[in-house]
This record gives sequence, structure tokens and C-alpha cells, in this order.
Amino acid sequence: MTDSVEALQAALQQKEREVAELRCRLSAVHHSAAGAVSDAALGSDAAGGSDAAGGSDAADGVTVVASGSDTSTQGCPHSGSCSAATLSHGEVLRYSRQLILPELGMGGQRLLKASRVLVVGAGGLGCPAAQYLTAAGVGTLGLLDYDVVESTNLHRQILHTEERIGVHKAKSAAAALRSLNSQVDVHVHDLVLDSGTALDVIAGYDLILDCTDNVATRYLLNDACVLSKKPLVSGAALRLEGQLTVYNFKGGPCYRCLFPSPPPHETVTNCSDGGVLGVIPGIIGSLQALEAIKMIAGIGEPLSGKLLVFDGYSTCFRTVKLRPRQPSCAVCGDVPTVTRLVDYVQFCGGRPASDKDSDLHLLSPEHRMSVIEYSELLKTGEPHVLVDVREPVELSICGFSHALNIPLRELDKPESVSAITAALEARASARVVCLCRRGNDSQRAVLKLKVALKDSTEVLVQDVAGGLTRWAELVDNSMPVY
Ligand SMILES: Nc1ncnc2c1ncn2[C@@H]1O[C@H](COP(=O)(O)OP(=O)(O)OP(=O)(O)O)[C@@H](O)[C@H]1O
Ligand SMILES: [Zn+2]
Repeated sequence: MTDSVEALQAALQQKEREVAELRCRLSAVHHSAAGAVSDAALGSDAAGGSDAAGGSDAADGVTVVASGSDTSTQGCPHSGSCSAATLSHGEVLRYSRQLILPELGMGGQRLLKASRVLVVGAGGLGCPAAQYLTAAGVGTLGLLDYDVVESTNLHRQILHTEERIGVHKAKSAAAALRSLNSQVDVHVHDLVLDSGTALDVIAGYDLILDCTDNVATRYLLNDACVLSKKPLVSGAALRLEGQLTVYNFKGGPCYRCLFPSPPPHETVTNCSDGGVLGVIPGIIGSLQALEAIKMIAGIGEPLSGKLLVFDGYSTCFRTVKLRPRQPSCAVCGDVPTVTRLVDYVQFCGGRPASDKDSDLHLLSPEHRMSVIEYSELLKTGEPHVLVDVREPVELSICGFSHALNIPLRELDKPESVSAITAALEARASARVVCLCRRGNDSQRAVLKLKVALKDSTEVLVQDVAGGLTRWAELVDNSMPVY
């Protein structure tokens, strides 16, 4: 066994020579205090660490320590004291299928071993990303999440298990990763990433993966990475589509360069409302791991200044060029105004740094009824028109057969209003009751209908507070919850 490993090692040394130049360039990730892969580090002069152009470029402040020209020590540009300079025979064997790649080689594998990667969000994206990074042999992997595993996570958050429902996600994922690769130092950060915690946590890592699901955290991570001069691999997945890009790398744009202000609330949909096919975050999370490995090992072209868009309907990848770093950017621009972390929930108009549904309170009490009141209404048989404003696909899960289904997005169309007024007339009623899954869209529906039915001032429009979820909880627990 030892002989075969040694033979393999000899072959690998040959491969190493072919990637010696790459390895020199890689020294930046390992040695820089900030851990950023930058123009200064990767550009023209790995040995000297020349300054990058542009005062606020992500490259600034990166100290290149390695003597990049010294490639004689097994191809590793690190000094002899470097803990990453050696791979055990077991490690050589374990990673042999990837380290015989000329693009990676022994030097690249050592860089992976020396790297410290933080995965923020141990959900749909974070699970596959962390799994591949761990399997690939990163030295230190941080997992950060505040939430616990739920059954609705399991179709896509593949590190979690039925037994670990209710367990903190970072701990659950860490357990899976440790059994996958015990050589990786897995760190658990069981906390909410916010302005108070972000810089401290990030300080312990070279490269960050944004695997979260909300806009406030995206801005927070972006700013924290710009301020800490670290690249950020950003992924997103919804329904059958996914997106991927790398921010703050080699003078490329940051998230704020592209989105100086947060998108309007109503344009943001999460997996819980919009749905997601489990394999889509699997694909995007895996690609996040690929980008991270590439940046650590200096392979190929990281996806900086470009956005990869994956369309699962046609199984088609497209790459879109993004606008470059903006000199006017508030955080990475020439004269930054964001020089420390701010209140990102406030910046995002009060939208919480989680995708958990917050209960809306849009209606006055006379326009709301509880599920108990609605069950009483049904018992009395009082005529009314129940409008279920969910999407058609949801009707097959559960609902009331006597409801009129008009999705919220179609509620103000003239034909929808006609259908409701016709139903009111047919039932000799002046009462419309709106219903949805959890009681937020039903409130929006009431507001829309009050406007659409303004000519029928005598019609009372109400919603069922808490929707079908509350109905299942308090009235009929044979109704499925989703
Ligand atoms: N600021 C934050 N700090 C820590 N973890 C965060 C933060 N923002 C988001 N996350 C985590 O990122 C993960 C995102 O993953 P994903 O959207 O797949 O999961 P989810 O929120 O569990 O899904 P669902 O929408 O079905 O409830 C979640 O586990 C969430 O807890
Ligand atoms: Zn920017």
C-alpha cells in the first residue's frame, strides 16, 4: 500500500511542475492576513505584492507573504513552517482522483487544506456547498445558521435528517460533515449573522459563501466582505431557477455596485412562498463550492463580474456580464460612505433578516374574522362568497369546495370582479370572505377588493386571520399544513 502511494506521489510531483506557475499565484489566499484573493496578489507580481490600481479596490491591504518564486519545495510556494505544506499518505490517497488534475495538483490540494471557508446558511444552498467543500478537503469549514431543522427542509437541505428535526442546522450539518471527512476542522456558528456578529465571525475565514435567503443578510454579508477584503460567492435558487456570482474579487463589483438600494418588498419571493425544486439549490450550491475551490486553488476564471443563470425548465445555463465595480458604490467605491456595518434590517425597509413569514397587520378589526368566527359563519349558513386567493396548484393540497378560486395577482382584473359580484348576487349576499394559506395574502386581497368593489359600498370584505394554517391548527386538524 505504501509503495503504491509513493508511486502515486512521484507521478503527482511530475504533475506539480506543470502547475508551478499557478501555485505561485495561489499564495495570496493562504498567506494574506485578510485572505482575499486580489489583484495585488494574483496579478502581475506574486512575490512582491504590488498595489492594485484604484484606491478602494478589494485588493488593497492584502499582504502577500509568500516567496512566490520559490517553487522548489514540492511545488508549494509556502515556507517550510507552513502547516499546509504536507499531505499525509492517507490524504494523498483520499484526494488522489482530484489531485492528479494538473489544474489542482499537490499544491492546490495543500492550498485547500490551508483554506478557511465560511458557509453562511446551512439550508438548500449551504448543504451541498459545504458537503463538496468538506469532501474536497478544505482545512477549516465554518457553518453558520440560527435556525433549526424542519421537515419542510429535508427535500433539499441534504445534510439534515429526519432524526435531526428540531436540531440547530449548523450542528446538524456539522455532524454530517464530520462523518464525511473527519480531517476537516468544522466550526459551528449557531447564531444570527447581524451587524454585531458579522465582522468577528468573518475574520476567521478566507472566503465566504452566501447561502442565505434574505436581502438584509445579503447586504450585510456584502459589506462585511468588502470591509474585510474577502471574496463572497453568492448563490440564489427559487422555483426551477438559480443564480450564481462572485462579488468583491479582483476588483470586480460587489452586491451594492449592482443593487445600490434594496428591491421593493413585493418583488422578493422566498422558497416558502414561491417554492423550490430541491435539486435546484443542489446545483447552485455545488457551483458555489466549485467557485470557492477555484479561487482557493487559483484555477480557471472565477465568476466575477458575471452572473450565471440556470434555467431548470430547459436545463440551460446562461452567463450574463454584470456592470463593473462602480466608483460611486457606497461601500467599495472610491469614496465609500459605508465604512462600518449598519442596520441592515432598517436599510431594507424593516424587512427581517430571515425569510420567516412575519404576520402582516394591514386591516382594521372589522375587516378580519378569526377561524373560529368563520367556522361559526359556516354553521349558521349565512350566505357569503369565499374567495380563496391562493395559486391553483395549492388548491389540490387542501381547501374548501365552496370557495371561488381567484389568485391574488388576478383579483383586480375586471373579470375577477365580475365573477365575485355575480356570486354575491346569486347568493343574495353582501359579504366577501378572503382566504389564503397563512393570512397575509388574504389581507392584501381585502385591500384590493375594497378598491375594486368601491361601487358596491354595502359589500363587507373580510379575511380569515391566519388562513388555512390556523384553520388546521384550531378547527380541523385533518387539514394538511404546507
Ligand atoms: N442572518 C442570518 N443568520 C444566520 N442564518 C441565516 C441568516 N439569514 C438566513 N439564514 C439561514 O440561511 C438558510 C437559508 O436556506 P433556505 O432558504 O434553504 O432555508 P429555510 O429558510 O429553512 O427555508 P424555508 O424558506 O423553506 O423555511 C436558512 O437555514 C436560514 O436560517
Ligand atoms: Zn460595490
